[in-house]
Amino acid sequence: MSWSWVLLLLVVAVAGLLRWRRTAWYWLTFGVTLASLRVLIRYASVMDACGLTVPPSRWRLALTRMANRPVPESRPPRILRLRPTRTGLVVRLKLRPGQDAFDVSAACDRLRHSFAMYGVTSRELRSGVVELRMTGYDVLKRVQMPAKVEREPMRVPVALREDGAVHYRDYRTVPHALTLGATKSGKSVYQRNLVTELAGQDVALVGIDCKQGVELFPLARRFSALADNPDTAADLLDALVQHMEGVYQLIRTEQRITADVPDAEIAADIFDLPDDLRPVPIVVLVDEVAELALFATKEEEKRRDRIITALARLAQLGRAAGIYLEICGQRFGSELGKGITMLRAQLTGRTAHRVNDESSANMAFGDIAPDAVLAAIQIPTDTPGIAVAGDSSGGWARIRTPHTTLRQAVNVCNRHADRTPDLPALAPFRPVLPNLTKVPAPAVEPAPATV
Ligand SMILES: Nc1ncnc2c1ncn2[C@@H]1O[C@H](COP(=O)(O)OP(=O)(O)OP(=O)(O)O)[C@@H](O)[C@H]1O
Repeated sequence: MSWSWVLLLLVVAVAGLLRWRRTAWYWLTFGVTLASLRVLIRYASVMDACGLTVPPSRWRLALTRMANRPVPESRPPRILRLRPTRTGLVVRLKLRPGQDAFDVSAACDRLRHSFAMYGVTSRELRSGVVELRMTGYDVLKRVQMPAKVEREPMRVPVALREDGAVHYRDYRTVPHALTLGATKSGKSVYQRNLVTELAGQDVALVGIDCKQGVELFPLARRFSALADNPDTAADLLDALVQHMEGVYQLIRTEQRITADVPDAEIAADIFDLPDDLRPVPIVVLVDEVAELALFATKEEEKRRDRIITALARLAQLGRAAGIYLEICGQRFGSELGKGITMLRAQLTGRTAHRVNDESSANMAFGDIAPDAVLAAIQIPTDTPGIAVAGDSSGGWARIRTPHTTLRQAVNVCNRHADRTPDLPALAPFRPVLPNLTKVPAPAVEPAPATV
């Protein structure tokens, strides 16, 4: 522990006392400063008690013996950086020889109690360097996104993680995703958050909402195409597949594979195309996917096969053509018929809200992150919106979206209505919107200036 840190934090605390009065910011700074001090002062003893120290090396022992000095103490990992955040602290540690990231992650619960924090999680940044994220309170209780979040094309902040970090939905790295959850678990609010974040981007939104359109149709001004029943959905998906084939033809004609074109300039997906030729990316949101897969008659069975085949083709080939799938449902398993597990295997991003049984959680995580199955089952019923998000790398985290109401989402979509791209291939599915009648506003009469 370095005493210059302690001095610096004391100065910050005193400056906080002098400059700010009793505001939320004052208490936040004060709390974070106290937590930083607590961690720094107790660091060596806590690490020792949690078994995260290593005995002095042989050459240090030899040196102290030669100098006739007392035997040096065991040493904890070195603090590389301590960064206070709005929700707690982020500490970066350099591990000592013989320690590994698993030692730290196994000790997280002990560290949480010892430092009197609400939560402590760890992750390995690179070989020998581990980051500890400490939160001072339950950040998922009332989600408040940080004031500054990174927004990049096709990468949007969608929720807060339990370690205080922002959870992003990045379509360029994870093109397709599956969101599962029991009824009233928060799936629609999650999807609404995605729409409000994507609304401000250059992206076409396509919606299939078999709940008669109650979730997505209010946001119609920002949607390029919408379907509210399985028949329209089948036609819409066929049109999307045709659009995808057209985009592939465009990429092929623009690939320019000649000897003088450098490798990096050969177009492999729409983002390699020049700006003036690049088709707009499309995010396809499907709410209640099981409605598309259920059938009662022979005719409906044929339609179901058409839908699942089109979805599977989009999942397999859509990424390079800039078509991304966002599928939501209560269950998505083999009981929905053939082709479902193949489609599920293509959906890399997995999010599970509260589920009623283990088999539903298994549908999301059984094949990628078995630990996450238990975490998904343990989500309590009184906290809708809390979910477990994982990906094919086996990592997972508990997240919660901010509570965006339908009214807020409608307002955002209306504000960005002019960004809605007109896709000729999807023109028959463009929602027909009534012209907004102008609300007569009362004339503001200039009031005479009075003294
Ligand atoms: N992130 C959240 N924070 C706070 N409350 C939430 C959150 N997400 C959802 N809720 C609450 O839970 C209720 C149900 O959410 P939502 O409609 O999204 O569930 P659902 O899984 O789509 O349910 P269904 O499948 O029945 O449509 C919402 O009305 C809202 O009050």
